[in-house]
Amino acid sequence: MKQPTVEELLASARVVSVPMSVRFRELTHREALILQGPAGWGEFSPFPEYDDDESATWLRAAVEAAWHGFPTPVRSRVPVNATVPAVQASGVEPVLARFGAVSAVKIKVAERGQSLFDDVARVAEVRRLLPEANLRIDANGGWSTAEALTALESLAPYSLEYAEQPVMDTADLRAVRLEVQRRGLPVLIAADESVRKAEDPLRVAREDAADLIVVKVAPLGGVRRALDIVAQAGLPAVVSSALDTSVGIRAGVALAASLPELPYACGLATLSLMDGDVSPEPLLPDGGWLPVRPLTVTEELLDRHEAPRDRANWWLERLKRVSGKL
Ligand SMILES: O=C(O)CCC(=O)C1=CC=C[C@@H](O)[C@@H]1C(=O)O
Ligand SMILES: [Mg+2]
Repeated sequence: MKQPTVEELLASARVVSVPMSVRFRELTHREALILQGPAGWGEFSPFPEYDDDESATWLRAAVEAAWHGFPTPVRSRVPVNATVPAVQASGVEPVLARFGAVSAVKIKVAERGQSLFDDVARVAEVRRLLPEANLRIDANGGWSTAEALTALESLAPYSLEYAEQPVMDTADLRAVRLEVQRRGLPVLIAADESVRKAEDPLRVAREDAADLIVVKVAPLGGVRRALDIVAQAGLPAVVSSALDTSVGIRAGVALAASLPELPYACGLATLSLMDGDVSPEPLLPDGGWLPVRPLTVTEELLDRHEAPRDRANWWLERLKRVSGKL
């Protein structure tokens, strides 16, 4: 596919800083560079600490969205989960209220500075509020193998659908999965960082390290590349966001809408954790679903959320450097 030149990328680039309503990943604002090309809008928003090599896949995804467009969808809406950051148990209800009705909830656990007691209390509170929902946890690799097994034993009474990246290392993930099976714990193991941050996103599947994979468009380099990884992995996939504006969420919806099978609700409702967007019709969940529809972005909203000058310059320099790696 033909790639835009750096001049073409810079021509439409706008940098925004959107306030978070609930702190997530230590972030109070989410910065993103928004681009417009012949096929629509694209988002380039690797987290600030990512290096240029890791950021290149994010730019490929933005170029796909804005210059090439998305594959033909096979469904017209996608189910989504609520996402509960590592808040105190008392803070769970107001967070859930932001998402409206949902059939699944993903709960962050293993946050630095917190204990298993905090995690159990948070999961118990979600279960108390939503007795029927499918619950998943995401440790972002924050546990050791032993800690993960202790935690999964302690959380078993709350009926978890799956545990996302309980440990960081892929070999450890496999060990946790095997031990969970040996102990008969009723929880599946999902890989996220082991897919999106790995040199080889298929290693997890080849080594039987997970029961399912989490796929995110930007870190994997676009909808088509993510579809290809899912097909080659041969494992069920959960589509999730990278905490994007509606532009990035639209790409996640495109992926979820094009997968031949979509057995799990997607982690694409994260705009509910933000206080603003670049679209006047943000892709927010309605009754636990997101529609597959075109997206409008307005100058007015790009202006309203315009990033401070120094941050905008930082992003434009990053875009120039990373475009050399496409
Ligand atoms: O999957 C979800 O419910 C929401 C998205 C989400 O959790 C994440 C988005 C962006 C960065 C990550 O720290 C995080 C994740 O680990 O899955
Ligand atoms: Mg994750």
